[in-house]
Amino acid sequence: MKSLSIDNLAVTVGRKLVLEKVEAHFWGGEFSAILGPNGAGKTTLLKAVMGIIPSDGKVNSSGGDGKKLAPSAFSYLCQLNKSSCQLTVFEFVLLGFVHQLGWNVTFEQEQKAESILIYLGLINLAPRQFSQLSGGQQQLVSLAQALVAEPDVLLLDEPTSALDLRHQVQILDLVRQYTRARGIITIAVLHDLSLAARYCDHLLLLSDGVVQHSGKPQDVLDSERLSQIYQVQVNVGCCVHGHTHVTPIRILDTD
Ligand SMILES: Nc1ncnc2c1ncn2[C@@H]1O[C@H](COP(=O)(O)OP(=O)(O)OP(=O)(O)O)[C@@H](O)[C@H]1O
Repeated sequence: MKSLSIDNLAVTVGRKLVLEKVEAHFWGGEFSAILGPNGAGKTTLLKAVMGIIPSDGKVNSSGGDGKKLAPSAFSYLCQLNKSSCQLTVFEFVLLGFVHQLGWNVTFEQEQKAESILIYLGLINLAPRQFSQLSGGQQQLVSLAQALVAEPDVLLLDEPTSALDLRHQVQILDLVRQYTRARGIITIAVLHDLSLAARYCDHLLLLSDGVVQHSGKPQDVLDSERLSQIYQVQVNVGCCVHGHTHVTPIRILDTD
């Protein structure tokens, strides 16, 4: 089974310690979420795992055959920034092969780009200019780019932040199915605690650069813990379908 382990990870930006003593383990076939308030260090953690910012400590990965995963096995969808990139949607998705692209795009790469656009229900957008898409459409196409090279580790930073309710459900469903079917490791930063509980197998709750708790959604999403971390009184309940949901009640006085 594929695995990813983070041991005693720390990140310092300038003179600020942004992440400290992070320990976490992720397994193939599991969809995990990183949760926490703004500025907690969630994006920094994804970037450290991706190796695009320096960190202390260890990030070890295994492809299940005992071999360490190559950098090309990792795919990272960054937070949405509306882009004016002058490419068609199809060309933008092909950029997901950045580790493999030569002077000529292969027929197989084109077929994979077409397949992933069909899988995500985006094939009608293929000839459009990426810059002319709405924010939500750009986010969906960026997910296609992250998936096209069939990563073993998929890191998604707020992948549903610009999506309407239907697309949030569609994408989280697809990502969970894809993760399980291919046995890959998927880690997403999410702000919606109820959606994280609904779709994820494992949650990691960060606050002030420190892991406060990790485990199954029903264990991590404790009302007292969430109230303390977010400074919001919350009610954690279970709906008739058996899913944990978190309802905010009121902001707590910080005095
Ligand atoms: N390049 C940088 N220079 C200075 N400080 C930085 C830099 N990058 C991140 N930080 C700081 O590190 C902390 C964690 O930032 P990070 O982006 O990881 O938070 P986050 O949990 O992803 O927040 P959000 O939910 O708002 O996206 C913040 O205090 C932020 O200001």
